[in-house]
Formats: sequence, C-alpha cells, structure tokens
Amino acid sequence: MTEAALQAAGVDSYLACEAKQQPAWPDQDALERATARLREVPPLVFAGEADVLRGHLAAAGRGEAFVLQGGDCAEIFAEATADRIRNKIKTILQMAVVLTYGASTPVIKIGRMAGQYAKPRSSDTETRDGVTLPAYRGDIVNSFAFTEEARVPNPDRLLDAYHVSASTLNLIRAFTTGGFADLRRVHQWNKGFAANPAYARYDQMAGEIDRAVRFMAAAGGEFDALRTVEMFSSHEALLLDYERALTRIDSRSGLPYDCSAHLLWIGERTRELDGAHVEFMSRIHNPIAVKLGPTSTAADALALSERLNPNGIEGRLTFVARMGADKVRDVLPGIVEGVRDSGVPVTWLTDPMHGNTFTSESGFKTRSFDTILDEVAGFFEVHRALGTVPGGLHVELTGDDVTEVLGGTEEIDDEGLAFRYETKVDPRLNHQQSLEMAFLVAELLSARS
Ligand SMILES: O=C[C@H](O)[C@H](O)COP(=O)(O)O
Ligand SMILES: C=C(OP(=O)(O)O)C(=O)O
Ligand SMILES: [Mn+2]
Repeated sequence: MTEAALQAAGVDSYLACEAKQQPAWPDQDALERATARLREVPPLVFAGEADVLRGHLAAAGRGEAFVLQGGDCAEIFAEATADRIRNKIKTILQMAVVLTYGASTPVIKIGRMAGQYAKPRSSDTETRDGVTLPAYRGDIVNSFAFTEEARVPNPDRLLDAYHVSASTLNLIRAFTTGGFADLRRVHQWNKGFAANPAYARYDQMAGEIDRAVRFMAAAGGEFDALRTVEMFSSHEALLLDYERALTRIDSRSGLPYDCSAHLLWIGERTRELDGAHVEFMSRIHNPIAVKLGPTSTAADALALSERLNPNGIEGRLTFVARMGADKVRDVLPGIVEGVRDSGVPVTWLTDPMHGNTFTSESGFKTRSFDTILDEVAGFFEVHRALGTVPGGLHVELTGDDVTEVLGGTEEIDDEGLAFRYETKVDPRLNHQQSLEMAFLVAELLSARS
C-alpha cells in the first residue's frame, strides 16, 4: 500500500535520469536486500518536524532568524561516540549562544549530523605510492582503509549508516531536550578547554547571560524555552538508493518525505537540472537546499527554483553559496539579484569552506581561517548592497581540538597541521576556531539590519 502510494507520488521518476557520483555496487542482490530492509525500518525523523524546520527557514529568509548549519565533512561510523557527538553539539550550542546573544537573533540549529555519510569525489580513484584503488566515498559506501577489499562498495553499509544515524540522532535528542542544553549551563559548556582569547570572550558572555537568566528567574519569569533546544539533522542527499529507501508517505498529508533527515541538500557536483538528484528532490516535501558554486548563474538558480519549488513555498528552498573568497563579491551579486527580482522565496546561506580548499606545502588538504572569514564577510556585503537577507552559515566543524584549518588565534601553521589532522575528506574548523568564527559572524549579523 505505502509502496504503491510512493510510486504513485512519482518518487521513482529519478531512475530515468543520469545519477552522478553513485558507487558501482558489485553485488546487486546484496544492494536489493539492503534497500528492501531500509524500506521497512522506522523513519529517522517525522514529517511534521521537517515542516517545522521549513517554517523556521522561511523566517530566516525574511531576516527574522539566522541559520547555523554545521558538522563534519564526512561523519565516520567509528567516531559516532558519546564524547565526539557531545563535543559537536556543544560547539554548535556555544556558537548559537554567541550568535543569539551577540546579534539578538533567534538561531536555527541544524547539524550536518546523523546521516552525513556519502561523499562526492573529484576522482573515482586514489593513488598512493604508485598503488591505485577506488576512491573513498564515505562510510555508507566503503571504508577509508587503503586496501583493495576495504574500497569495494558494500551495501551492508547502508544499514550500518541507518543504525548509526539512529543512535546519533537519539543522543542529539537526549542532549538537547534532557537538560544538557539548558541555558543555565551555558558556563559549563566552556569547561575543560585551555586558556584562549575566544574562550575568555565566551566566558564573559556566558557570565552576562547567566546574570540575565538569574535576574529573570528572581523576577518570576517562565523558563521552559531555555531548558531545551531544537536541533535538526541534515546531510547531502547523494546516495539515491539510501534516500529513496527511507522515503515515506506522511500519514497526515499523504505526501512523500525523505525521512532520513529533516533537511536534505543537493551538492555542487550533482545539481544538473535534468539529473537524478534534482528529479528525486523535486518529489519529496522536506525543506531542501542546493549548493551553488562559482560557475552558477542567475538562470541556473531560477531554473532550480522552478523545478524544486514551483509553488513558491517559503522555506522550501535554500541556496548555499560556496563561491570562494576571491569570487563571492563578483559572482554572487548577479545571482542574488536575479532571484530577488524574480520574487521567488529563497533562503540564502553561505558555505565559506568549499570554495577555499587547497593543498598546503606539506601536502595537507586545508583551508585558511582568514580566507573563510573573508568569504563570510563578502556574502554579507553582497546582501547588504542588494537589500537582500544573508540568512545563515553552513560550516564544516568538529568539537575536537583538531588541526586541519590554518590560522585562528592558535595560529595553526603548515607544520602544525600534522599535529592532529584527522579528517578523512575535508578540513574542519576546530572547537576554538568555530567559536571565534561565531563572534565574528555575530558582529556581521548585528550590522545586518
Ligand atoms: O566535501 C566535499 C567533497 O566531497 C570534497 O571536497 C571532494 O574532495 P576531493 O576533491 O578530495 O574528492
Ligand atoms: C561536498 C560538499 O560540498 P559541495 O557540494 O559544495 O562541494 C560538502 O558539503 O561536503
Ligand atoms: Mn566537504
């Protein structure tokens, strides 16, 4: 019955389109067994939650809130531990406090978490010391270990991804509603970190918040809203076998939702208008995002809006600009202007990470903190000049003290990258750099209106 309803809703139409960046599964029977099972498992999110997020994204598009979307480039099964998940949540919560308090703006918190397991790659292969193997495509497909066996796409990993996502999401829900995220613990979130200017600044702000909260409590205020935090999940909807298998008919509306996450996005490498990703996403009713890189045009953006949001529903479509600091001021204005003039509702985020990646002299894939900030500043400048709304920030970050991005007040240099470089794909802001970025974005945001 449900399968019939899904098919009637057209969720398989993408099968007729070219799907880029999909693994070549060697064992089709194993793939079918895995997806058949995934079609039966409970959904990870409820369609009603996705609707709530759509409403929040609409508010961000109007400038009434600000989106903070962050997490790993690629989540790793073995790293889905309580400590690491807690550190990531804590980082997002701390950044959100800085933004909310610093810019007096509600912050919508979205993790690149609980499903960010599939990676598009520039090359299908990787060569090390003269040995060439299939590229690592994320834990949902194969393993990072550099052996022939590890790199074979294994459909059992789809089920692993579902289960690890479920346990991650469970912990996110527990932490954000069970007391950990209570604003009266704002000081504790900063404990245990070494002395550093960003932490000192945070501590001072936490002190002010603490006093305000105590004052309101003494004055008899109601605090339920401060005890829990709303946090949403998101990932790139890259692996269509997985996304389709987790699509369900919403019992309230009879409409299909991809219940693998609240928000799904289409990446820069798979946003062709006639491609399978756009076709699939046009059929589901979650809020969705599309990355726009430096080769995008206003015509591309408008065509995507027509395909993905033909009814002009506010909050349905978010564009994530990832132009590069050297291009954002030249390329983005024409696109934002075209969208503005057409009147279609779009929420604009900046991803200042993906257009600013390079290989350091010592051979690490990295980004520089100042360049990342420069792209964020450029994004705000473009919107200010056009009278449009810079609606949020999309970043790759971790709650751990890794050394993957150059710069910041710790002044991580090329030599320093080797100290704790852990990412399997792209370099992430560490905890301290994330907080530092939040303070700088809070200043830009305060000047938004
Ligand atoms: O996360 C984004 C992409 O998957 C990543 O930047 C691609 O990296 P590659 O160029 O190393 O394949
Ligand atoms: C693959 C990613 O980005 P993009 O599609 O913008 O390159 C990503 O967000 O990790
Ligand atoms: Mn990435």
